[in-house]
Amino acid sequence: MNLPLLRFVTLLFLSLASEVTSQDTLVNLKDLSTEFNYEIRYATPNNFIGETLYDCAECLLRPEVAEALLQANQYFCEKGYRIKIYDCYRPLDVQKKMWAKVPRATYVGNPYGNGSVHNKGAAIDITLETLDGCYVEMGSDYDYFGKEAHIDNYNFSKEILTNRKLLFEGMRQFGFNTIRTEWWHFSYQKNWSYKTLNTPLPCEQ
Ligand SMILES: C[C@@H](N)C(=O)N[C@H](C)C(=O)O
Ligand SMILES: [Zn+2]
Repeated sequence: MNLPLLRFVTLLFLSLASEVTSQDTLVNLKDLSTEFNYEIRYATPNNFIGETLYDCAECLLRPEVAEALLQANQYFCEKGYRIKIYDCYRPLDVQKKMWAKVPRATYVGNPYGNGSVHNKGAAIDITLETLDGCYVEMGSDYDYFGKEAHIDNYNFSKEILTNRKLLFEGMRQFGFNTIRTEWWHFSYQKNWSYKTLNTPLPCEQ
């Protein structure tokens, strides 16, 4: 092989290799900010499965998703609120356990179909709380799979509708989409090129 061609092939290989590596890279939100609160329910038995699904309570995300979330949190902080995190990256095997319990694509992404945007490190389940840690009512508990969780259900008090509006408008401004059936779920819009992952959460032994 002549030298320019060899150089071209090497560069092509290196750029493809770095693309594959960067596709898999997730960052830990705690390394980027101390301004969030956390209640990672799947790291406890207090969730809709009733079992601990994660070995540790960490929030991992694609770097650009974490950056957008930091900006959203800043927006909420300026209004007297902060984001409380329920879930971030979720390994595909955990998605399969969820699907086995609730095989309804309106509430759990089908791991045998497109999967969940959580499996790409590009979705989060969140709520708001006040900066001094007070509860903000959203009309249902997290992972309540029923019409009280639907975002097109307006049969709530003015206070709840105002809280939801604040959450949805803030998140949409920073590149997140809502889904109709879960007020707590937000998918980063530009996730189409991200890979579905099954790497376990990085927990110290
Ligand atoms: C299971 C629930 N917290 C959730 O995230 N549902 C969406 C639809 C998902 O699995 O992607
Ligand atoms: Zn979700």
